[in-house]
Amino acid sequence: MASSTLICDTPQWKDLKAHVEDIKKTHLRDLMSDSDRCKSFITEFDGIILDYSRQRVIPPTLDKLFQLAEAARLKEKIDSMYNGEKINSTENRSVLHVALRAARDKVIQSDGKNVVPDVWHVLDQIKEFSERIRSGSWVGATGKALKDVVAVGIGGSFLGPLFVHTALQTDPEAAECAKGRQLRFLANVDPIDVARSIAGLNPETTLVVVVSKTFTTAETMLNARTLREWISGALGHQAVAKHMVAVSTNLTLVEKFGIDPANAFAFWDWVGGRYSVCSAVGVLPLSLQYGFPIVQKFLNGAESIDDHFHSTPFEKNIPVLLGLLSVWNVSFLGYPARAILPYSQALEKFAPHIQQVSMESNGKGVSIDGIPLTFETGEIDFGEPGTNGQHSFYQLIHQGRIIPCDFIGVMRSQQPIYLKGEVVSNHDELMSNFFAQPDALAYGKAAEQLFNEKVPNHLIPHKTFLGNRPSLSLLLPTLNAYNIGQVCANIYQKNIYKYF
Ligand SMILES: O=P(O)(O)OC[C@H]1O[C@](O)(CO)[C@@H](O)[C@@H]1O
Repeated sequence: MASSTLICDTPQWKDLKAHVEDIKKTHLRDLMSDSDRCKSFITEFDGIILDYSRQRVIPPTLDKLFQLAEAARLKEKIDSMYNGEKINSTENRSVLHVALRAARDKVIQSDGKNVVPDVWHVLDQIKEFSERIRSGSWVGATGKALKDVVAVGIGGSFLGPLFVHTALQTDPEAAECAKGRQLRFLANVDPIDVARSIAGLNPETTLVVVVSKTFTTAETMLNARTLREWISGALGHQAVAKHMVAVSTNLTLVEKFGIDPANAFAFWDWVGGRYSVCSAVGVLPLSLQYGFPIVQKFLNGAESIDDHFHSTPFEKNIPVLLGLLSVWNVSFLGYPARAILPYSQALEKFAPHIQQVSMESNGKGVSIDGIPLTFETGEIDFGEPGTNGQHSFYQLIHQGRIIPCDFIGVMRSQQPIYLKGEVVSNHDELMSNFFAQPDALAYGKAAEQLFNEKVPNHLIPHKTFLGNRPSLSLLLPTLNAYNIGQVCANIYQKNIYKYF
C-alpha cells in the first residue's frame, strides 16, 4: 500500500465495514452455543490463555481482520521495528524497546550498530550499583547504608515502574528480596505528593533517583530540586553526590544539575517514554528494591512475548489478536471505550499504565502522513481491579452503553488463602480444574458451575456477561516477575493501531 493511501480506502477495510451488518444480526448467546467456534477462539502461549470467544466476531470476521492486517503490511512493519528501521517517522528514530530485554547474544541494529551490547553495558552497571547499595557497601554522607529509594519522574518515566513495583510487592520471592527496603515514587508537582513520598524517610538513608528521558520535564525537575534541597538542607551540599543518581538520555543536563555523571544510567532516543520500563527507567529503581535477579526475570518474561509476537502466525499471536480486536471494536463496531478489569489487586496500577501506553500512542485524528482520518482510532481505556469495580461502575457496563471488557485472571494468587469449609478466591485445585477444560464452551460451563458454588473470584463475569456485550479474558498462571514482564510486553506489542 502506498504511504499516502489511507487504510480505510482499501477493499479489505470496506469488506469489513459491510461485514458489520452481518455481525449486528448475531447474538453472543447463539454464537457461544457453537462449540467449534468456541474451540477455535482460544489460544495459548507459555501458560497464558487468551479466550476471545465472547467477542462479537465469527470466523469470517477474523479472516477479514487478517486480510486487513495484510493490507496494512503489518508483518513487514513489525519486521521493520525489529530491524531498527526508523518507523518513528515524526522523530526519524528507530523504535527498539525489544532491544531492552534482548538476550546478550542477540543482534538488533539501529543506524547500522548493534545496540544490544550497549543495553547490556547499562544493565551490568545497574546490577553492580544496585548490589553495592543493597549490600551496604555504598554508604550515604553520614556513613549509613541506603535502604529507601524515591524515584522522581512522570508519565513514561513513572507509570511503568509504578505498575511493576505494585505488582511485585506481594510476590513472595520479590517481597523476600525487598525486606527492610522501601521504594516510593514522586510524580505530581503538587507538594502533597512530595510530602507523601518522603513521609517517615530519613535523608541519611535515602537515595533519590531522578528519572527523565529529556531531563527538562518541568514537574520532574522541580521535584528533583525540591528533593535536592531536602538532602542538602539536612546533610550539606556535598551529600548530593552520595544520595542522588539519575536515569536519562541527556547526560549533559544530568551533570549540570549537579549529579555525578558516573552515577547516571543511560538509555537511548530509540526508547519511547511510555515503553521505557525495561530500560534503566524501570530497571534501576526496581533492582534497588528487589535486586537485579528479580528484574532479570521480569526482562526474560517480556522477551518471551517479544519472540512470540515476532514469530507466531497472526492466528495464534496474542498481542496481534488483542490489537486486531481493538481495531474491530473501535473502528468498525464503534465502541469507543474498553474496560480493563484485572481480578488481582496486584494489578491495580495496570489500567493507568495502559492508559498512557495506548492513549498517548493512538487516537490521532490524522494518519502518519498527516491526512485527516474519517474513522475513529484508539480506545478510551479505564479500569479497576475486580471485584471492586463490580461494586462501582459495572452497572453501566451491564445495562448502559456497550463497553468491551478485558478480564484478566490469575490462576494462582500470589497470596492464596485457604479457609476451612469455604471456597476462597484463587484456590489452586479449583482453578486447575477450570483450566483443564478443553474449550471455551466447557470453560464457560465450568465457570458457571464454580460461580454457582459461590466462588468469589474472577470467574463471576463469565456468567454475568453472557448478554450481547463483548468481552475477552486473558488468564495468567500466576503473577511472578516473569509473568509481570509478559503482561507488560503484551500491552506494548498489542499497540498496533500505529501500523494502520
Ligand atoms: O522522561 P521525560 O523526558 O521527563 O518525559 C516524561 C513524559 O512526558 C511525556 O513526554 C508526555 O508529556 C511522556 O511521553 C514522557 O513519558
